[in-house]
Amino acid sequence: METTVSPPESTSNVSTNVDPIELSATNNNTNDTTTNAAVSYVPSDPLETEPISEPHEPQNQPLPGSQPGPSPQKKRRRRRKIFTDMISTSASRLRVLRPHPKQTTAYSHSETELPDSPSYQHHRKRKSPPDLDKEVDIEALIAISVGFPVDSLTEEEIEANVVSQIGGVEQANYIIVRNHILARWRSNVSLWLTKDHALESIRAEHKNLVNSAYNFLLHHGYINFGVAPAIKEVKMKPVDGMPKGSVIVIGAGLSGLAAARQLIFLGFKVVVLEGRARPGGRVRTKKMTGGDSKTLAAADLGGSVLTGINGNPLGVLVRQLGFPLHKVRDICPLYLPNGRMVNSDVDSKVEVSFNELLDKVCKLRQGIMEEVKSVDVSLGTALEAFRSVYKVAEDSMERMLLDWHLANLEYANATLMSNLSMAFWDQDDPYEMGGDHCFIPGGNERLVRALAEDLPIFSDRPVDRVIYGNDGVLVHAGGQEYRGDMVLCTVPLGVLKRGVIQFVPELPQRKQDAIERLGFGLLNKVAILFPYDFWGGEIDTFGHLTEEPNMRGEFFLFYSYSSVAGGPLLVALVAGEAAVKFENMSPVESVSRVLEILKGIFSPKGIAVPDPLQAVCTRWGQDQFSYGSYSYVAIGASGDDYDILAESVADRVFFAGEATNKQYPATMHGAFLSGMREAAHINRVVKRRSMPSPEKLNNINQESSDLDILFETPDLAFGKFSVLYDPRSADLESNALLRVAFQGDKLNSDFLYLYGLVQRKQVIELNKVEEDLSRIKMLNCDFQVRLVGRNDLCNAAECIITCIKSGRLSST
Ligand SMILES: Cc1cc2nc3c(=O)[nH]c(=O)nc-3n(C[C@H](O)[C@H](O)[C@H](O)COP(=O)(O)OP(=O)(O)OC[C@H]3O[C@@H](n4cnc5c(N)ncnc54)[C@H](O)[C@@H]3O)c2cc1C
Repeated sequence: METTVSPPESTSNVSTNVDPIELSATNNNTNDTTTNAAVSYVPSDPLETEPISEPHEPQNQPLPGSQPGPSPQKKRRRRRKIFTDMISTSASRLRVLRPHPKQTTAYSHSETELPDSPSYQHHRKRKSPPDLDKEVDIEALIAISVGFPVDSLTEEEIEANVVSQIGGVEQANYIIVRNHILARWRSNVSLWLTKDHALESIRAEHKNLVNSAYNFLLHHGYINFGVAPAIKEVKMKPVDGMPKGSVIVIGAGLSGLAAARQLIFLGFKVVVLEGRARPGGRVRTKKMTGGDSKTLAAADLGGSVLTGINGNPLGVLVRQLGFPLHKVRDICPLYLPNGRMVNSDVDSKVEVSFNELLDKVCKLRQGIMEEVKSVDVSLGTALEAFRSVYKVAEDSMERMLLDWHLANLEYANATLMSNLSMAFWDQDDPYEMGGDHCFIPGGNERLVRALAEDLPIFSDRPVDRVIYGNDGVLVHAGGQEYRGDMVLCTVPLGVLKRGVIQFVPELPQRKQDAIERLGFGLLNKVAILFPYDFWGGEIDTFGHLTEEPNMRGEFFLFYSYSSVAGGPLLVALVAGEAAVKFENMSPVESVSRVLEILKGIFSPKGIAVPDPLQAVCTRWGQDQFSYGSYSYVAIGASGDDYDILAESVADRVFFAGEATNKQYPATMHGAFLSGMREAAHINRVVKRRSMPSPEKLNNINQESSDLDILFETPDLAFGKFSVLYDPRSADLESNALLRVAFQGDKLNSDFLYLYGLVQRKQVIELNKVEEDLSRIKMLNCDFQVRLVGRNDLCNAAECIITCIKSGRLSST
């Protein structure tokens, strides 16, 4: 996934770290850091455990003389949620909270700031009855920032039966109570909020609502989550009594880690199988160093910006860990190819035109979608059509600026404009997290380390097969088998698209179609450590324009990490078509192009660009545990596809990960939230499953034991396969009932049986094949037979069972 360039003192050293293979190239030419590289492979992707120096958090100051310029944070367009407009006043008139006679605990929130904003302070404030309406409003704001609708329930809440009747007074009161509990915990996320704490400020007659809201928020990971010592102490404690079941989590990215922690808290036995040698997945902080080891910097090669801090669960973790946050400043000077800064009037004019073009596309699609539901074209086509009709950006300077904005959009979506769905590319815009965009000094892997601590993670376990049925799941990874009750698959969409994991039975067609429809795109980075900061550490971003439209995404944006990385680090982004080409470009050439651009910008100002100490180039498209960077809505796809990806299969196979989160796709917080969502989902399914009628339970046991007895004397057995022929016919085309026994060596040692209906002649073919694995492939690929659990057998199979039973009965 990565490539490194690192010249120690007199020698330049270029290397490419491919995750998990690190490719490094060393150049012994003292003057030229980026040519004549000798390439060597160092197989490692170590989990960096050394402490990263805690960087100083500077005051945000604008660069003297720099222009504000466009803000290129991972935002598609400038659109802000206006929370106050969204608050229902009728709900806030209801009185559920009682005035606090005295503030008995540390929980209280500021009335003017959301508790997740970096500047939020924990205030202790006494509330008087007239303050209550205001308090209810503020708590509603906090709930909205976390993703709750203002005066209705979420689907999760409805499924969890939080109120006895949807709509009405009970629901309105519940919402106030829920918001209150949420806000109370968010005001001090380092403490475990107990139900008693929650009850303190709610009128006694609403105790049942407190129960309902508290349990919902706790089990769905909205309160008492994270890594504060007080939270960890309660959450990672082994549960008393029998575990609720066992869950195999595939992938130790943010979604897998969040889910695993929450599942353990909910009482499940968990193992995490991770293909790489480290946790974190697409969050990867590379510690970079100069040859003298004195200059160090932490470079985020994957997810880097917390896009919107209000309500962001990762912001909660940051607060719990006591890390500072660095707000990404809204200043982004843009430079022309000749190094001159773009004129601010032209800059503003093109930015306005760009946003107007997007608005025109929005209006157009509203019209089209109302008329013809299924029409979709690429966003690129639509924008270009409007651009030429309205004659926007016709001269070369304006065209370059417009291309820069398009490159920024291609960065946000990790794909070319020509791939994006005009109809749904921005379907997640309404949910965008509010608040500042921030960096975590020292890199995001600090969060990963805290989340991964104490979890049962098995590294270097690439999963290649998941077998599931009524009796559980069997997961093959790194030559070993793991048996569990359920599996949670969090691998990236790129991995699902490649079919790296074989699901037996195959995933439903509906899910396979969604996997195909949704896009999984590319964004690459070049991180360069310099001996000193020559660009001026007072800005966080600057942009670079190019004359070649096809290459508009090549190093179009530089992030300065001097304030947060611990050393003078620049990261250049490669988006759109350039990101695809970049995958096959030599790292030496890439770095030399970046240096050329930097020299073009800074040399005319009399600033010399020093030789880099080290550089790293990413190759996310070639990374076998990702095959790309993040998801996007491709032409023909829609937000619904994220929901379909999130659907579980047979209540055994569950899915999390950024590409399963319709509201917050392509983000770190989206991944985290999807893990929490699935932990709650699995808990719900198990609760439901553990409540079947005793009568039904008896029948199931009876049925499976009947079948076990029949298979004690099969008509044919080979490997793990046993067969019962239909006694009514000896024809080669007649049916037979096949049973395949799977046994895992982890978690449990019992067999998992799956069944299928095959023809006698197919049984003969299967018997000729040498190994069970090849037989399963033959079943799936050649015979298109889906193996199922006992309860999913079709009528024809049940008929055979009945016939065999009655035949055997009459012969005794
Ligand atoms: C270059 C880049 C820049 C980004 N910038 C931002 C940003 O600024 N802000 C932001 O919020 N988000 C950003 N993102 C997106 C964010 O990083 C991801 O959305 C998030 O980290 C995904 O987490 P996840 O748990 O869904 O998947 P992952 O982190 O990919 O976790 C999945 C895990 O599954 C493992 N795995 C894969 N295949 C197998 C297998 N066969 N067997 C076992 N394990 C397997 C992987 O190794 C991985 O650890 C960026 C991503 C990239 C690549």
